[in-house]
Amino acid sequence: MEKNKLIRVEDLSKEYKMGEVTVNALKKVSFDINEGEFVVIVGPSGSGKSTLLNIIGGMDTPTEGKVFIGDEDITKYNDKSLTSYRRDKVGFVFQFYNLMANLTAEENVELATEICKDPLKIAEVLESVNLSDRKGHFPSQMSGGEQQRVAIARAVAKNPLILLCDEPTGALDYKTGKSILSLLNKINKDYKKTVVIITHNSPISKMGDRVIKMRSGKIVDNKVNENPISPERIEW
Ligand SMILES: Nc1ncnc2c1ncn2[C@@H]1O[C@H](COP(=O)(O)OP(=O)(O)OP(=O)(O)O)[C@@H](O)[C@H]1O
Repeated sequence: MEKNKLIRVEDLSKEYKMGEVTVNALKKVSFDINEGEFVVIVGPSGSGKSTLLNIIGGMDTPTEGKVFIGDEDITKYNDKSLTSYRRDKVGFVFQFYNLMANLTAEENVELATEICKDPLKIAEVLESVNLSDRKGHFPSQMSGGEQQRVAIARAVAKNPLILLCDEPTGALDYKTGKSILSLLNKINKDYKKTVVIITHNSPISKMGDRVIKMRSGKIVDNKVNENPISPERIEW
């Protein structure tokens, strides 16, 4: 059965000009992602992963190339359309959580849902990330893993089309990192969200339905993984 393509990246290039120096962060990158896939983009530091994720998420624009989300080429969007795209279609999870320090867990999630079109019920999402009993806590009163759960709840509660995660376990210890990966797996299955994770940690790629390898701004491998392994069974 033909799967529905959700993201199509076509000949995407990004140059950063810094005085005399030009950095080619992405060099004609092309790939597709299907709806509902759990995708791991893996590559060493500086290979262009964050640049790619930021362009797919509408936070940066390419020098050349196209990014289709469904039928729409978001590289053609003006600022206003890009803002709506980021608000309604994309959930972000960052390495350092980026929570508002003066808001509780519940308020952090609430704030994100206030600006989007079709949010999910906050209480249900907090329950699904196992944080119902922590909803009144401030970020400073929670562990790194708990803060990342809030950040995931915040991204999911927006009911986005795509969940983009930039090194989501990068600031966490081994065991907590695994529990966060399991949670992202659960979100992918339970909410049927397309999840894209970028990481330099190659064993994590074993959990992906699709694994895209990057090196020096290029895709060097793009494979469907017929037998994804649950994060609990991955060692690194
Ligand atoms: N705003 C910027 N201005 C100039 N150069 C940049 C900028 N952002 C990224 N780069 C450069 O582009 C290249 C790709 O960077 P990018 O952050 O996308 O890689 P990465 O694979 O995400 O690395 P890391 O895992 O270390 O975050 C690097 O050489 C980086 O120095």
